[in-house]
Amino acid sequence: MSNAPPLLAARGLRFARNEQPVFGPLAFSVDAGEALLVQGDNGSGKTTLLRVLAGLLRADEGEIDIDGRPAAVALRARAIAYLGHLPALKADLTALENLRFLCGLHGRRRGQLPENAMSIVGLSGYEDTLARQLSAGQKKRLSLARLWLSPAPLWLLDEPYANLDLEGINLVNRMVQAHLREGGAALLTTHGAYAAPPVRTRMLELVRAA
Ligand SMILES: Nc1ncnc2c1ncn2[C@@H]1O[C@H](COP(=O)(O)OP(=O)(O)OP(=O)(O)O)[C@@H](O)[C@H]1O
Repeated sequence: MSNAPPLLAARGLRFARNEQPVFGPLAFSVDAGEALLVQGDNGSGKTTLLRVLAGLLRADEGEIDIDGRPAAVALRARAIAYLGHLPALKADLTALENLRFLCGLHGRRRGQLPENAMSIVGLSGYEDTLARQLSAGQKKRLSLARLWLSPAPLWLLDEPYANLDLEGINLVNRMVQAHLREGGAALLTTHGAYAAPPVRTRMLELVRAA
């Protein structure tokens, strides 16, 4: 049995807006090789939780550890890849330029190049298309290519299936499966149907505060 600490652990994590509780206190952990499925109705705080974990919002209380260490800014920057609702792309760069730019900024997964990632997500032929000219689903695929290229072990995926066709849903699942096989972990939010990838999965149910 391994004594490795969880890749992500949260204790007593609580978040409120204008003194109105959004979630918590929550305690959960996810090990390398596991997925954590964050479920809950619209407005139950799933996006807020992921933003807190990513360091984009500050929790009111609680602790977050990454790989057994307090999640300081530099550690989060290295360890976390966040896929939000909006594709964080540079609209006036081409698809390939976007990926190259991000690899220059954050480094890249060993053995992977932007060109391979374009092909993996089914965007071969769109290398020179400006990001703003891509459809919503194509932008999502480009964000998935960016995710795939990230060297970060911990994926925070907010509604990763949104805007994707069936093949895109399978693509997300294959990516999650491969990432976990390589020792990564993934948190995924969903408010409904979930096309579960066949991986070891923990569940976290959020309930909308009264
Ligand atoms: N920028 C904001 N300012 C004020 N309140 C907000 C803001 N963003 C979210 N909220 C509120 O916080 C609560 C949790 O929202 P959140 O987006 O985290 O829920 P969610 O579970 O991700 O919902 P959905 O399934 O609809 O995406 C909701 O009551 C929402 O109205």
